[in-house]
Amino acid sequence: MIAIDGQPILTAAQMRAAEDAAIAAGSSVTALMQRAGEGIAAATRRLVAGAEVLIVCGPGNNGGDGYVAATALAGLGHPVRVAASGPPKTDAAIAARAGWTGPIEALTDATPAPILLDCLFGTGLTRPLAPEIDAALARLSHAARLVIAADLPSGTNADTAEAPDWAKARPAALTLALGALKPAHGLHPAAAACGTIRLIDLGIDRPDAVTVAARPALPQPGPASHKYTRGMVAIVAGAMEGAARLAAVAALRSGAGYVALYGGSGQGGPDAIVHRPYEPEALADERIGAILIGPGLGRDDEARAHLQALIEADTHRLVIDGDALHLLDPDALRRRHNPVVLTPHAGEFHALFGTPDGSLLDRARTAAARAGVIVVLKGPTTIVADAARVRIHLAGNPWLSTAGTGDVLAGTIAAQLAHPHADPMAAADAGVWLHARAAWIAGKSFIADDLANALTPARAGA
Ligand SMILES: NC(=O)C1=CN([C@@H]2O[C@H](COP(=O)(O)OP(=O)(O)OC[C@H]3O[C@@H](n4cnc5c(N)ncnc54)[C@H](O)[C@@H]3O)[C@@H](O)[C@H]2O)[C@H](O)CC1
Ligand SMILES: [K+]
Repeated sequence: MIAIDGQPILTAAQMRAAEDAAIAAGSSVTALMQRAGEGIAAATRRLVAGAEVLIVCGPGNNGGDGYVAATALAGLGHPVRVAASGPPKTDAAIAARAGWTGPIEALTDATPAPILLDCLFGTGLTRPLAPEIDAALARLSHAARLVIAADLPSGTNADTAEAPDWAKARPAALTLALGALKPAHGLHPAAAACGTIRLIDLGIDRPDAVTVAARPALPQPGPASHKYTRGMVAIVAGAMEGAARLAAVAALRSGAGYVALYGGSGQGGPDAIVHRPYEPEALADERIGAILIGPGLGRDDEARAHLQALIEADTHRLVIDGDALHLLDPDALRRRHNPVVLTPHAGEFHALFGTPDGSLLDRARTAAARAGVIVVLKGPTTIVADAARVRIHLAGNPWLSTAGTGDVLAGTIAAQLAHPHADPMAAADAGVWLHARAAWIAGKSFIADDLANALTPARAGA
């Protein structure tokens, strides 16, 4: 059982292909199932302190994992009972079922136990749960002290992240992803139904284009560093200057060496912020590492003209956020040479790109490919994508749902992007990671100013 940071995420079809490749390379379904079931048994035993476990088994290989886990737990002398929705149907599950010598109760009238180990369905779900199965899981999960799900809470769609009623009402305490994570482990509503997620590694090779975000490697200043080598961020101010100031504080506190606000009133905020008039020549300064436009920009003609000038000048890396996203033609970005990071929330994303096919992960990658940019799709889990890669950030915190936190994120990303030679995708990822870390440091019911200030301790620990 291992932590999920940096781990690949595979759709159900990709998982089947990876499993097939492992089998072609000399493994077998039975061997993989044995490893999965024993891993589930070991994790369960470690967690439940001797309490009786009821394992509910379905007809496919998820059920097979359950029979292996039951046999392993019983072999260790752990109190365990088994209930099933019907007989096993795959060869591997039939063999696993044959290894279990104890009785098997019918799922619909099984007696509850303090621990429910859910092995009914995993990635093979083909339709929503029948009402009597959802009702049985609701009854058994409510009567249990703890629910553990094998691979996914049964009834979850691995790819779309739809979750069954029983698990939305009674989320698992622990979900043990088998072989690899699936999109549902990271996307809501399913992610909330999974509880804590750990991986049981089955030794299967997996593509890593889509992963859970890992702790970033952040640049540290050295003896030769000065403010420009740390990265200079230019921020275009507009109608609501407070938003641009929040972004400026965030940029400074998350590592930028120099932050200048262009076109504001010339006042307000920490003295470390430099105030400059808006002049296109000043924004062409080659010492600037990244320009941020959008927080508090307004949506009038002047705002539109400033955005257009920056996109067409193509002299610097850009972060485009907030109001600027409402003035943007994403297809115009394809002509640019310098990287662009867009930071839409779901509504802004929809206005820019409509609803591309697939899960949120697919949509973010499709949009990034279409515009030739990096997309940071903000939400309860935040997705960072370019045309080829997707990183999913699970560490955010619901207290981030307050005004100004998006401005703070945009400034944080701009600071990472401004660092000379920063890889743009890694910079966007690092910005999201630092922002989430700052949210945990800021505690509960913080305001955006607190969050921006918490970036200093967040950056100090990274
Ligand atoms: N990926 C791996 O390396 C390994 C995964 N393992 C486990 O296998 C399952 C996936 O197994 P599969 O047999 O494909 O599917 P399921 O067990 O999830 O269920 C398929 C089974 O259920 C029927 N079915 C589907 N939906 C419903 C429904 N709504 N109601 C009733 N019945 C339904 C379907 O017809 C099939 O009969 C994976 O999650 C892991 O747990 C192995 O351990 C090997 C390694
Ligand atoms: K399950």
